[in-house]
Amino acid sequence: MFEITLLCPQDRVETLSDALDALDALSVSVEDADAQTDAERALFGEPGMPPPQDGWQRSRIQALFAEEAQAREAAALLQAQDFFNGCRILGVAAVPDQDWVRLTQAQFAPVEITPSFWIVPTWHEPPAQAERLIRLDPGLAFGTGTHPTTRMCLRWIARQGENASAADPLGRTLDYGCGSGILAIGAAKHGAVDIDAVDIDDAAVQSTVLNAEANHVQLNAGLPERAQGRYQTVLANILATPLKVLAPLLCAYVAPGGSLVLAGILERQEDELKAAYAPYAALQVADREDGWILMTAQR
Ligand SMILES: C[S@@+](CC[C@H](N)C(=O)[O-])C[C@H]1O[C@@H](n2cnc3c(N)ncnc32)[C@H](O)[C@@H]1O
Repeated sequence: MFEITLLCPQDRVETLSDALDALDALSVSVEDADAQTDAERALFGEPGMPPPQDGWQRSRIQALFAEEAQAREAAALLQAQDFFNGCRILGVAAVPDQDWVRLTQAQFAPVEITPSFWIVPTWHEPPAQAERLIRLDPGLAFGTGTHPTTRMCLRWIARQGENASAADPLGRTLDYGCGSGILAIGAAKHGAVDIDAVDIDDAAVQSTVLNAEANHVQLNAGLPERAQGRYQTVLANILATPLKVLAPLLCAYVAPGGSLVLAGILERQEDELKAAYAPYAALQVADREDGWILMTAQR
């Protein structure tokens, strides 16, 4: 394989990507040319909010071709176009053959939640001390255990589940915004019963069904309407803005004496979350990691 790498301003990304596509590029990828420098700017807004800007100031485009001649011809053709003004070819180079599957897998090692509770990809042997584990491979849905918000929820689940004094520590459980289903599966592994796992994204629901099967766990996955009645445990790892909107709904799902567990909240958002939930529940910070907080409330 041969790769063209080029640099272009924000307003040329789409035109160049389309042109590379038309020139039979096998793939075209776009990255922030200023990533990891002081000029790097975030592109993602919270759900429901516009992104802070439409694109990066300068993008690095990489296009893959099967043959060197094709790549060089494409580079020459692009340079002859008017729209290429202000853009620059950085190089045409051979891409060394690699075992891409192995390379991708190597990025996902087992994740320790507690010394006895682990998330383990299927291509890894479980660690000897893992008494409870979730088998999970990275897929389309969020939730592999590598993000602090997921880990904090799982730690909270493990603390309840490992609490020997309670017979049924988690009880009926709702995972609202289930992604891969990791929290619902983790709850099942710690004694939760009659578990509902819901998400607005169909792909997440499908992923939850498959991951639950792979972990021999029984749960009901579906769209948010699937959640019904009251739950002893309500888990929601979404983001601050939707969590604020969902405050009355999520609190209404919590049974008297039950627990509400919220994640996806940055440290600086603590007060706004407390204020949004104040009419229904008194949120407290229960854990922190890498600038994120876990907030919980008893009803
Ligand atoms: C950050 S992921 C969390 C996934 C998983 N629960 C975890 O802890 O790793 C958030 C999930 O919430 C879903 N989501 C976002 N807004 C939602 C809403 N209003 N109702 C239900 N699900 C929502 C997203 O589709 C996504 O799968």
